[in-house]
Amino acid sequence: MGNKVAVLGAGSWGTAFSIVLADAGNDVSVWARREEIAASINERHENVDYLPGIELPRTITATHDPERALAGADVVVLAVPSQSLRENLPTFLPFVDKDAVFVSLMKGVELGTLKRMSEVVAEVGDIGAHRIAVVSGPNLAREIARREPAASVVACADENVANMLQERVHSPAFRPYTSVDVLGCEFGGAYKNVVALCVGMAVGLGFGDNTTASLITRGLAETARLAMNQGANPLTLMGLAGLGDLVATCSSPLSRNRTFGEKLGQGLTVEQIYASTRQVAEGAKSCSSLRALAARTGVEAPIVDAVDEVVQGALTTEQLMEAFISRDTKAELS
Ligand SMILES: NC(=O)c1ccc[n+]([C@@H]2O[C@H](COP(=O)([O-])OP(=O)(O)OC[C@H]3O[C@@H](n4cnc5c(N)ncnc54)[C@H](O)[C@@H]3O)[C@@H](O)[C@H]2O)c1
Ligand SMILES: O=P(O)(O)OC[C@H](O)CO
Repeated sequence: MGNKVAVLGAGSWGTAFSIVLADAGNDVSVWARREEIAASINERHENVDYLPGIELPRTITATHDPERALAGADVVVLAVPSQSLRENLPTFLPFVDKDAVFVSLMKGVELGTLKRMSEVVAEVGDIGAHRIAVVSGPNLAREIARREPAASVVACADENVANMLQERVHSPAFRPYTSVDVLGCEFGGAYKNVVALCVGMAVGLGFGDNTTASLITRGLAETARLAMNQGANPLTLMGLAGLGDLVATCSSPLSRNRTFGEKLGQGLTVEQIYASTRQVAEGAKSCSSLRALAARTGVEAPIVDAVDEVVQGALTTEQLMEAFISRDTKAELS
């Protein structure tokens, strides 16, 4: 095995992360669902649909053929939308080396099963935790693609694998920290998308920084409550994959989740927003799965509940804000 990494998914983050991997010295083979995206990467060294205007390193090649993408790769990076992972894995798995390590970039929780992405990989592929890692942190794709400095977390239950991956993804502009708390990183990544939807709604309604800071802070409390209930290290939620990503996503106009929420706050319907973009806003689906998980485990999750109600059309964004501010008072650290 050499230094080949297969990146499965040629969207914004799959492509931007490929730049990190190439800058870190890896040969990168990207699997694109659409042939024209693979052609654009190979011929123009640009992903014209998802990262227009960004020149890609020549060590990134792309293919529509999963077998070619995966041949000889010892690291397999998964970057498809969370809700499509289960249907995609059987296409990839026959071509994955038996010792290859999977790295999930995805930030969502599966509808119905309520499983995290690493759990879906483990279940569908019958793969041990020592071969499944996640990368998660404040990493907006376009900023990473422009090589703006950023940090992130590489988490794997096996610390040696996390260390190996840290070296493989460490580039001049991308600083990875290791962790063994896969669960905490995954909850941080999935939950912040829902909080960003909520913050976006507040922005769309015309509210300012006091409102958004209040939602971000209570969103972090809510994230930590559910993640700790599931077994996360609370300090993970205070780190890059928790607070760091929450702040980046809730603050940035580049965030698809925040933008989705903002459009809802401005009065657009969910259907209109879906029709206006090809890119995924994971929180619009994961709000339902996180809500169901919180209900199943008896964890109070008012932000996730209310965002899901808005996405389902059962609550307006004005009613969401009213519900947030008029809840029964309580101690902050309860
Ligand atoms: N964009 C970011 O800044 C960023 C950063 C960190 C993590 N992530 C996470 O990475 C994951 C991928 O996000 P992205 O930003 O690349 O999304 P994207 O919407 O930009 O691209 C998604 C890619 O998946 C493909 N796709 C869509 N439906 C598919 C299906 N059913 N089966 C297979 N492929 C399908 C699309 O063609 C596209 O190539 C998400 O979970 C997201 O939360 C994104
Ligand atoms: O554009 P979003 O909202 O999917 O967020 C992108 C990243 O997850 C930020 O770290």
